[in-house]
Amino acid sequence: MMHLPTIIILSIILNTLIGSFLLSLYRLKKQKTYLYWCCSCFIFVLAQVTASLRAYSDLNLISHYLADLLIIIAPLAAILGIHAYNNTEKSKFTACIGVLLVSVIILMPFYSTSFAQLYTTLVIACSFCYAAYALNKLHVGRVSHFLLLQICFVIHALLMFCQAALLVSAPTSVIDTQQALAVILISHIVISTCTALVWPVLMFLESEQVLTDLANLDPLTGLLNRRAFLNLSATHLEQANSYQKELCALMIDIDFFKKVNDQFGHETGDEALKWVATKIQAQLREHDIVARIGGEEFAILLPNTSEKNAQALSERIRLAIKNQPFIYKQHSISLSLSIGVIKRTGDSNINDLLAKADKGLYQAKHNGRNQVVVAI
Ligand SMILES: Nc1nc2c(ncn2[C@@H]2O[C@H](COP(=O)(O)OP(=O)(O)OP(=O)(O)O)[C@@H](O)[C@H]2O)c(=O)[nH]1
Repeated sequence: MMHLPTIIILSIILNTLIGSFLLSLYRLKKQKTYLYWCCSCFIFVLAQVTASLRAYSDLNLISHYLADLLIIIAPLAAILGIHAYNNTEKSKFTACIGVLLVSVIILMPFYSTSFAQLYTTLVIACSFCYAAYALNKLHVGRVSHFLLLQICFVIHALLMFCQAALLVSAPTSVIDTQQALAVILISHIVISTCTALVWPVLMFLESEQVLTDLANLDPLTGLLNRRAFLNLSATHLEQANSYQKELCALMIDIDFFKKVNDQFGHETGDEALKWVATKIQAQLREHDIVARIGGEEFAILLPNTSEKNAQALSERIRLAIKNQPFIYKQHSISLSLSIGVIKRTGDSNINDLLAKADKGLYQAKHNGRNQVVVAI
């Protein structure tokens, strides 16, 4: 079996390192979450040190009472850190102080008994359940990133519930129970350390994702922006050129969009753009690439698609907009699209292909709008 004192020393060293790392991240990023999690790590270290004193001293007030309180504060600080991510930690502060005060009072008369151990275990278990729930409520860009952290919290809570069940069901003098409790204690220390480590990694992934989104996505519609569209399309076009595969491009422009802005205001215009984007997206397959490449202009790249199918798709998109008015703030606004279609020929590059699709679009406008023109 693992040697408990070694595990405790390792955990103290690791949590001190992680806490210091989180502190430097806080200094760098000024994100309060890092500060709360840093406090959580240092408090956990302090709890381990004070609890370890049990082996050397009879000062139960410190080695039991203070240690139990510290071990309760550590997950509470982590919970505040989760809420600090979207600046809602102040509303939870009173609840955390409440839990702490109740614990101060409840543990006071019992701090060196097994009841104190049971109480502390249950409070930690509930705190970790709440932390997993709070992560679920956190509105972050990539929820999947936080699944790993939620799993850590849930495993931790389950471990603590197992420990509570053991404490209730068996007398502590039974050797097997003592060993099981030691295993749980070790797992608790290991998983606390892992959880502390996972947060900064996830935060890093999250901010990387935000930067990537900022660089590649149109903030209004959430579609790709021009830059990302050109990069992605160039790769697809190269492949289509190499393997002589069918590929088409579409240029789409909303007709008389200036009138929408002039008549109903810019906010309505923005909502109309989002609505059109959703309608276009609904007609596409998963591997089609769509972007908002200008004010009221969209582009689509259709890999493995014949000219006939691209024309049929363009008609479906046109009709999806024409046949249903855009409704916003009691206004019913009729919109229409002009669309230019072009198929890949020879070794065309993406700019040439889009320029040709643009000619089709120009022709569609010239012919009276609300139509699809296949360019040559
Ligand atoms: N609300 C809103 N309007 C935008 C945005 N980007 C561009 N526009 C508007 O889109 C309009 C485009 O107008 P024009 O280029 O004259 O074209 P149009 O009125 O659509 O006419 P045709 O294209 O010739 O059919 C302008 O009024 C721009 O201000 C945006 O992000 N939000």
